[in-house]
Amino acid sequence: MTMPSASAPLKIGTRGSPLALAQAFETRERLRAAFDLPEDAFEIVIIKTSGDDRTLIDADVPLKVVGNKGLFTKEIEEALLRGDIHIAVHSMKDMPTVQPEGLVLDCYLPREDPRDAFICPHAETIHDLPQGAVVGTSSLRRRAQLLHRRPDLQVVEFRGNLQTRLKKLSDGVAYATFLACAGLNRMKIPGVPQHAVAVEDMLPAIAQGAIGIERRIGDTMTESLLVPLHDRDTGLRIDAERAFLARLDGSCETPIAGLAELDGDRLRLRGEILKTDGSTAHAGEISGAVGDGPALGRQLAEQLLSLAGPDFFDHM
Ligand SMILES: NCc1[nH]cc(CCC(=O)O)c1CC(=O)O
Repeated sequence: MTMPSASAPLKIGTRGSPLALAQAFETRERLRAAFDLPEDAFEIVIIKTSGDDRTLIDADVPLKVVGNKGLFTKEIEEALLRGDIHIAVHSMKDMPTVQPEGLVLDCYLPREDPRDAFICPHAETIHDLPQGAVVGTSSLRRRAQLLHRRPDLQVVEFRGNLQTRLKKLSDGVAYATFLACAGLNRMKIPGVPQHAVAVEDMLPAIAQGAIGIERRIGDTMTESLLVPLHDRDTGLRIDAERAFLARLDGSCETPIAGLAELDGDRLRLRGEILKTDGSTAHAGEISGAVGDGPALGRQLAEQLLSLAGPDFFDHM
C-alpha cells in the first residue's frame, strides 16, 4: 500500500476545540507509531461545525434547544464525503447511532476512563453536597441523575469551555459541576478539583471516553491504515452500548445512560433511562458472551422499555 507522505499527507479532520485537537493528535501519534511515519505525513484539518458557533453556544439557551445529535459532526462528515479529508476523529459520545450513506465508523482507540468527574473545590462526592446546593450542568442526563439521587439540589445551565466553567465555580456561580474524566485526562489540565463519580451514582453517557475514527466506504487505503489502530475491547463495549441506545433512540429527549464492561469472555451491560426532572429512573443490567454485545444491548433496552411503560416517554 502507498504510505502517506509529506507530499501526499493523510488528512485528519477534527473540530478545533482543545479536546477535539487532543484527540486528533492522539490519532496522528498512534498512526505515526504504527507505520513509523514522520509527523509531516499527516495534516490536521480543522473544521468548524454548527456546534462550534459562538452565538449558539454562548446564548443562554439550553443545548437541547439548539439541537443535539449531529450538531458537532455534520460539517465534518460532509468534508469526508467530498474527499477533503481521509478520516474524521470523533468523541463517540457525540455520534448518532447511524452514519450517513457512504461513511463507516468502526475503528475505536483504546477507551479512556468512561466515568464522569465531579468538579468541586469543597466536596468529594454528590452525597457530600450541602442541602439545596447549586450545581451547574447543561447535560440532561447528569441533571436527571443528580436530581434523582438528590432532589433537594438546584441545577443551573452551565456552558462554555473548561476554563470558563472553572472560573464560574471560583466566582461562586455554582458549588459544583461535572465533566467527563476522559476529557480532563486527555487534555492533561493540572489543578482541577476532580473526583471520579462511582458509576453506581452516575452511569456514564453511552460511549463516553471512546474516540472513533470515521472513513469513506471503499477507501481501502485508509481502511488498511486504520487496522492497527482499532482496539477490540473498546469496540465490543461500544457496540453493546450503541445497540442499547439505538433501540431507545425514539425517545430523543429522555436521558439515557449505559456502560458495558468486559470480564474475560463475558460482557456486562448496565443501562438507565430517566425522566428529565429526575423524578423517575429505570435501571437494569444484562450479561452474556462478549460477542453478543449488540443483542444484549437491544435486550436490555426492551427490558427497560417494558419497565417504563408507554407513558414514560412524555416527550416523544
Ligand atoms: N458533549 C461534549 C463532550 N463530548 C465528549 C466529551 C468528553 C470526552 C469523552 O466523553 O470522550 C465532552 C465533554 C464532557 O462531557 O465533559
